[in-house]
Amino acid sequence: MAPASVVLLACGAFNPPTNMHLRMFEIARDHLHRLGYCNVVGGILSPVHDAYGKKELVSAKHRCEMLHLALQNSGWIRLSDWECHQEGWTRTRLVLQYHQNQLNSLLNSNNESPNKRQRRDDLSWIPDDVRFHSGGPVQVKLLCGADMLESFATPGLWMDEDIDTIVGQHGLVVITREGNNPNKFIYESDLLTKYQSKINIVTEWITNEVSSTKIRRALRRSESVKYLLQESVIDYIHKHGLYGTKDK
Ligand SMILES: Nc1ncnc2c1ncn2[C@@H]1O[C@H](COP(=O)(O)OP(=O)(O)OP(=O)(O)O)[C@@H](O)[C@H]1O
Ligand SMILES: NC(=O)c1ccc[n+]([C@@H]2O[C@H](COP(=O)(O)O)[C@@H](O)[C@H]2O)c1
Ligand SMILES: [Zn+2]
Repeated sequence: MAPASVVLLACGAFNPPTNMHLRMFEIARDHLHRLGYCNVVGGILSPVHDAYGKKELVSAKHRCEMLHLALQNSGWIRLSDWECHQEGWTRTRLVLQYHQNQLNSLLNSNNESPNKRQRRDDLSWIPDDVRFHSGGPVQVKLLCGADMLESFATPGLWMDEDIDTIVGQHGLVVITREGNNPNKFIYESDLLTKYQSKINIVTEWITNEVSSTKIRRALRRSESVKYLLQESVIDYIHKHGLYGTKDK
C-alpha cells in the first residue's frame, strides 16, 4: 500500500520565527519518513492573528515578513497568512479545517483549467509538491512542540470537541521540548490515550532550547542572536527596530 500523503501545519506566534520553528518540520519529516507509513509532501506555517493579544506580540505584518524571509531557503515549507487576515483570532481546529478543505478542493479540481482555479482564494501557501500531487488524498496534521500539547490541559484554553477533532481527525506530530513529558501527558489523558495511534511523538536528540521569548530578551539587552535566527530575519528586526532594537 502506498504511504499516506501528509502536510504538516504549525501554528503559533512566531514572534520572531527562530531556527527551531524551521527545524521542527525537518525533524518531523525525517521521523515520519523513517516510520515508512506516510509521505510528507509539504509544510505550512500559520502565524496567529494580532487579536490573539499575546504579550510583546508584534504586528502580523512584521511576523509574516519575517517568516517569508526565514522560509526563503526552504523548498517545501510555505507561509499561510490566511489566519492573520481573518476578522479576529481563529481556533486551531478551524485553521486546520480551512487548510484541509482548500487542499481537498484543489486536489478534486485538478482537471479544471488553471485560470478557474486561480480565481479562488489566494493559495500561494500550497507547497509545490501538493499542487502537482496525483497520489490520492492529503492529510493535514498539526505539528507542535510538547508545550503546546501540554497546553491542552490548561483550563478554558481548548474546547474538548476541538481536541477531539484535531487529534482524532487530523492527527498530531509532537516534538519533544525540555521541561515537558508528552508520553506521560498522553498517559494521563483518557482522550489522548484513545487516539494514541494518531499522535507521533518525535524525540529531538539534538536539543535546542531556543524560544522566541529568549530571543526577545536577548534583543532587548542588545545581545547577539546570530545563528539562532536566519540572518535575513535578524536584519529585518534591526531595520524595523523590533523588540527594543535600534537600527545599527
Ligand atoms: N525549541 C523548541 N522545541 C520544540 N518546539 C518548539 C520549540 N520552539 C518553538 N516550538 C514550537 O513551535 C510552535 C510555535 O510556538 P511559538 O510561536 O509559541 O514559539 P516559542 O519559541 O515557544 O515562542 P514564545 O517563547 O513566544 O512562546 C509551538 O508548537 C511550539 O511548541
Ligand atoms: N483553542 C484553541 O484553538 C487554541 C488555544 C490556545 C492556543 N491556540 C493556538 O496555539 C498557538 C500557540 O499559542 P501560544 O503561543 O499561546 O502557545 C497559536 O497559534 C494559538 O492560536 C489555540
Ligand atoms: Zn511558545
